[in-house]
This record gives sequence, structure tokens and C-alpha cells, in this order.
Amino acid sequence: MDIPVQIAVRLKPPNLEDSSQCIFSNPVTQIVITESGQTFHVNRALPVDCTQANLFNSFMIPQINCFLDGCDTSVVVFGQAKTGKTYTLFGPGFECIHSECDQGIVPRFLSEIFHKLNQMPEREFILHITWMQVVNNNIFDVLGAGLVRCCNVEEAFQYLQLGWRQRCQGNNHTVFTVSVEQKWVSTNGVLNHRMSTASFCDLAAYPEPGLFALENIIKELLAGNPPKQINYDQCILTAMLRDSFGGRAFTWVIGCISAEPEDYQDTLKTLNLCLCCRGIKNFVTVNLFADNNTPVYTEKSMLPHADNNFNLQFATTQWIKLVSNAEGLFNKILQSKSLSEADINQVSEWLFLKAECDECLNGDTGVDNKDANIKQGLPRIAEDTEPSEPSESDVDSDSEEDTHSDTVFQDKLEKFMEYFREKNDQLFADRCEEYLNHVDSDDITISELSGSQSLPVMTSQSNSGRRRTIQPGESLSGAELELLRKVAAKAISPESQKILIESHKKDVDPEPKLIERELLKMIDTPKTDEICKKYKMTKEKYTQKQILARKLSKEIGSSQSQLKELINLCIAKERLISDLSKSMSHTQNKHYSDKIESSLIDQDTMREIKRHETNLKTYKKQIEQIKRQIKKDEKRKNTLDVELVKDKLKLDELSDTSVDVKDRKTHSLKHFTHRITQLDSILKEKTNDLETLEMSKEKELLLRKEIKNLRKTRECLHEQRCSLGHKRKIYKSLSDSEVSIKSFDFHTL
Ligand SMILES: Nc1ncnc2c1ncn2[C@@H]1O[C@H](COP(=O)(O)OP(=O)(O)OP(=O)(O)O)[C@@H](O)[C@H]1O
Repeated sequence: MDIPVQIAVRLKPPNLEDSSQCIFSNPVTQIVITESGQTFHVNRALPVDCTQANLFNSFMIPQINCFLDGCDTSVVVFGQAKTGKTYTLFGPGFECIHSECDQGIVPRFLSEIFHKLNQMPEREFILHITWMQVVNNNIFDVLGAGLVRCCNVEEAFQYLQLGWRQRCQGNNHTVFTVSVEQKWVSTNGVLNHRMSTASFCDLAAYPEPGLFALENIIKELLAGNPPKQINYDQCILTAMLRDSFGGRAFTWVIGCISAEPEDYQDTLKTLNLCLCCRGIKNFVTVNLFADNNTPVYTEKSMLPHADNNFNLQFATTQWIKLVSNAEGLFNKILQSKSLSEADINQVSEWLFLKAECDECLNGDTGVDNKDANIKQGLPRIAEDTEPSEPSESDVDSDSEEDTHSDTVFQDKLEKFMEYFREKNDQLFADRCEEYLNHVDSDDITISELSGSQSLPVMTSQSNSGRRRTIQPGESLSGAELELLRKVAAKAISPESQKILIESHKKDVDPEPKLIERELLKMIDTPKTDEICKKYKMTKEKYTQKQILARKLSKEIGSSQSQLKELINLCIAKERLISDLSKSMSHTQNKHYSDKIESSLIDQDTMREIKRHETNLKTYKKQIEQIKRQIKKDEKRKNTLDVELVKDKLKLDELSDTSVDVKDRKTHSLKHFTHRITQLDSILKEKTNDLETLEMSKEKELLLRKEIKNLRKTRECLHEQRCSLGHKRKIYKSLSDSEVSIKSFDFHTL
């Protein structure tokens, strides 16, 4: 987002109360006006009596919010000497004698940042500060430790005190930075990972050369030159302020001016430079890490949604109840005839509207039911009803239905039934042949499964015609018998067969639930579930490793830039030390009178050199540490990369296997349909036998029992086929989503 550099002007209170003023500021119109009537429009024209707190609150709060959102911010203070630049940024000092209300922008900013971050416990953060000075185009590290980590406001204030004591006095530039890395998961389950830097720059007064370079850059930007074409590296100051002018920071420039008439010319210079800065636009962006915006919560995050649905459903039910109660009440009131005509009309209108709504809702319900039937799986197969023993109620209903239209209908029905039977027989014969020709070699027969202990009805020895367990005798062909045997062999395990035999011996119905359980065992192979589970687990691990690898790359990157910074610092330090040593050697050639003075200076310089050497040592140590860390991180990253490749292969393999299992499931679904059709035909034939053949009571009873058993088996097969179909649907949706995940992975990899 393009944000123009913002300008504030602060007037330093006059030294003497009765001294005359040549500059005035109007905080209402935000105009600074000179004695001669020249006006300067700024964003904040701060009055002479503006307190430190007022100054901070008038423009720093939006900057703090911006900083915590992950944007870089900058405050640059400039003006002639002794106009209160350092006072504005830091305050009068950090000794005990100084009151808290005199604190400048930097300590207030630090207090506010720690306060705000502590109010957001969900955010993890790391805060670092640096305090640099640019002395004669050389960098001087005020704290002597590069980046300094501060865990709380007390620690930060200790460093402020230390830096305040250690800083170089004189006309030089000071740059204080606060950088924060934050990580938090927002309520919508998204990971936020941001990094922002706030820089506070106290510029030297003219005629510092760096300041002229900065002025030139400001003029170039104002002339419309794109930042990319501007040479920021011409000096250390301009390189350090790259982001503040024409860069990514949200910048406030504070012009500190004196209202005294003798400073008038310098004040005009400062105000003119302020106006130039006003025309600069910075491109402010949120600094995101690569893992920013990644979803963190999994399916659990969907729970609130489910809750909402539940609440909605509950509210709807309650609402319907309320409306029907009201309807009853209105009807009663209408009947009591105690209402005026207008009220009756109103109530009638209400009842009419309610009836209209009911109509619409009932229409919808019809559609819903239809959908529900579709969702429940395959429609049930209509079956020929077994002619049962005539009961009294049947006789009654027969006599009642004896009408002409019924007769026509029955005639038509019989015609269609005949046609259906023919077609069905044909189909059955075809399928029978096909089935027997294509029965898989792994189709195990009962005798193979349980040795000699096989179902008496279903053994091939019983091809004397009938399934003798249930009904000895005629009607089934050898092929049909074989077929039924195979169907039973596929569907029922040896244990169930035993129970069936026992139940038959005792002439009791086998437990249908048991058959169902056995069938379930057969079709509900846990293999698919297992593979899916394994795939999901591997996938989860893979994603975690990917996140870790990205994090490591980021860390390596930031360590490398830290390393670069430190190396630059070392070079600058070494240069400074050699300059200082050179300046010392010059004193050797001086006269004796000067020599005493020179030796005193030398002692100071020596101390200075020692201090710098100690700093240099610390930097070098830090460099070694960072190098070691980078090596360690790179090793870990390499191992992770290898693991990621292996995991990817494993995922591909698992996905292929699951496709295999899916194919097998499709195949077994077809088998189920096929077996049900076969059982239907056998059942039809048996029912026909029962109707047409003359047989003894005992035989009839056994035949009925056989039909009943076959029906139960068919029922179980049918239910399991529905369940398998349903599972296939779920599996399909799962594998589809996996396909989309896979293609996504492919693109992100
Ligand atoms: N608004 C103010 N209210 C009270 N005292 C002030 C104000 N501004 C400056 N002072 C005082 O004026 C003196 C000079 O201020 P300061 O050192 O901040 O100026 P400066 O512009 O940073 O000077 P230099 O360019 O020499 O670094 C200090 O003693 C400071 O406390």
C-alpha cells in the first residue's frame, strides 16, 4: 500500500520565557506559520507546550498497530543543533532523576509494545534491539553486542541506560531499531508468522556530509525517480535509511525547530526539507514468513460448524412446535367467537398463511424423502410373495377387492409378470452359464473349506434333484445346485455352516444375525481402512516435515543475513581501529611540549581502541556461533529433504495400493448383485413348486422352511450389498479428495 511520508513539526520552548517568537504552530489547522506570513502545511503542527506524552499519543499509536501487524515503521527526527531532537526520541536521560513523563518516543514505544504483546498471550514473539551511531561515515555499535534480545520491558530499559552512557556525544547520527518476530494461530485456525522492524533515527545537524547525501536522495525521490534507480549505498546513513525514504516503512519525519529569531534561517531550511519529505510515497507491506497463512486446525475446526447446524435444526423444531401451538390456540379462539370481526380476519389470515406454508413444506418433504431414498443406497428388489396359509383377514380383503377395475388391473399385472418371468428365466440361464465358466479359482467350495464336513443340502452328491436338507426331492438341476453351493460357500464361513447344520438338525432357524456378521467379515475387509489410515498418517507426517523444512530454510536465511551484518560490522570496526592507530602514530613526530598533550590523547585513543577490540572479539565470537548454527541447520535440512523424498514415494505407493483395493471392492459389489439375482431365481422356482406341486404336508413344511432360510440369506446379501455400495461412495469421495491433495502437493512441491 502506498503511504506518503508523514510530517510533524515540534517547536522547542524558548530558553527565556519573555523571548520573542518568530515561528508559530497551529495544532488545529496543522499549519506552521512564520513571522513573515509564510505557511507550511504539515500532518501534525505540535505547539510549543506539547508534552512528551501528547506528542507520542498524537501519532505513534497507529504506528504501533501497524508494527504489530508486521509492517516496518520508521521515525526520523531532524533539525538544527539543540532543537530537542534527542529529547524527542529518547528524553532528557535515563537516570533516576528523570521523570517518567519526560520519556521520549523510544522508551514509550518499547513499553507499549511489551504491554500490547503481553495482552496477546496467543502470540509467541522474539524482540531484538540494536543501537548504532554513524560517526564520520563509520558505524559504532553503542551496546557493543549487535542484536540484543530483550524478553521484557525492564531488560530493554537496562540496555537503554547502558547505551545512553556509552553513546558518542557530538554531531552524529543515531539509529535505534526494534525488531519483532511474531507467531500466532488466529481463531480461524490460520498460522500467522510475521517480522517487523521499527527504526528511530536521530539525525545530525548540518553540515554533516551524510545529511547532504540524504537530502539529495529525498530530492531525487521527489523528482519522481524510482527507488530502484537511486544509489542508497553512497554512504552509511543513506543505506540505513533505505526503507524510511522510498522504501517499505511507514515513516514519520519530525522536524525539530527553534522559535528564536536568531535561528530563523536554519528553521526555514528544516521546514523546507520537511515539505520535500511530504511528497515521498513509501510502499508499506506486511512482512510474512513462508509458512504464514497456513491452516493449522484439522477436522476439529469443523466442529463449531456442526454445532451451528445442530442449533439451527433444534431452533427449527422448536419453531415448528410454537407455530402449531399457536395454530391450535387460534382455532380455539375462533370457535369461541369472542373476537371482533377485524381480529377474526387477522387470525383467519394467519391460519391461511400457515396452511400455505404447510403445503410448501410438505411438497419439499416429498422431494427430501426421494433424496433420502437415493442416499440410502440401492432400491430394494421386489420379491414374489410366498403364498402363505390363508387367513381370515385375507378372505375379507379378497371379497372387498372384487371390483371390475381390480380385475382389469390384475389381468394386466399377470401378463407383465409372465413376460418378466420369461425374461428372467432367460437371463438366469445366461448368467448361470457365465458364472460357472468364470468362477474364480479362489472360489472355495464348502467341502474344500471344511473337509468332509459339508452342508448335506449343498453337496454335489445330493444332485438327485432337490436340496435335501431343506426339502428332499426333485426340482433343482445339478448346475443350479452347484451354483447355490458356491454362493453359500462364498457367503458363509465354516463356523456358520456348522451352526446352520446344527440348527437344521434341531429344526430351528439359523440366527440371521450370524450370517450377517459372517458376510460383514467377508466384505468389510479392513484393508482399505488400514491403507487410508496409513496414507493419512504418512501424509500428516509429510506435511509436518514440509513445514519444518520451510522453517529451517527461513532460519538459515535469517542467520545468513545476520552473519552478513556482523561481518560488515567487523570490517567497519577494523577500519575504525586502524584509523585510530594511525592517528596515534602521527603524535610521535611532534615537539616535546605537544608530546605531553599528545600522550594524554593517545591514552584516550588507546582506551577507545581497546573498547573497539573487545567489541570486535564479541562480534567474531557471534560470527562463529552463527556459522555453527547454519551448518547444523543445513545438515538437518538435508536429512529432512531426503526423508521428504522417501515419504513422497511411500505416499505414491500407498495411493496406488488403495486404488487396487477399490477395484477389488467394485468387483465384489458385482458379485453380490450377481448372487442375489441367482438366489432370487431359485426362490422363485421354489415358490412356484410350492404353488403347483402336490406334496405331503411334511414336505410342504420343509419346503417352506427352505424358502424362509433362502430368503434370510438373500436379505443379508442384499443389505451387505447396500452397505458395500455406501462404503464405496465414501471411499470414492475420500480417494477423490486425496487425488486433489496429491495434485496440490505436486504443484506446491
Ligand atoms: N520540548 C522540550 N522541552 C523541554 N526541554 C527540551 C525540549 N527540547 C529540548 N529540550 C532540552 O534542550 C536541550 C537540547 O536538547 P537536545 O539535546 O535534545 O537537542 P538536540 O537537537 O538533540 O541537540 P544535538 O543536535 O546537539 O544533539 C536538552 O537539555 C533538552 O532537555
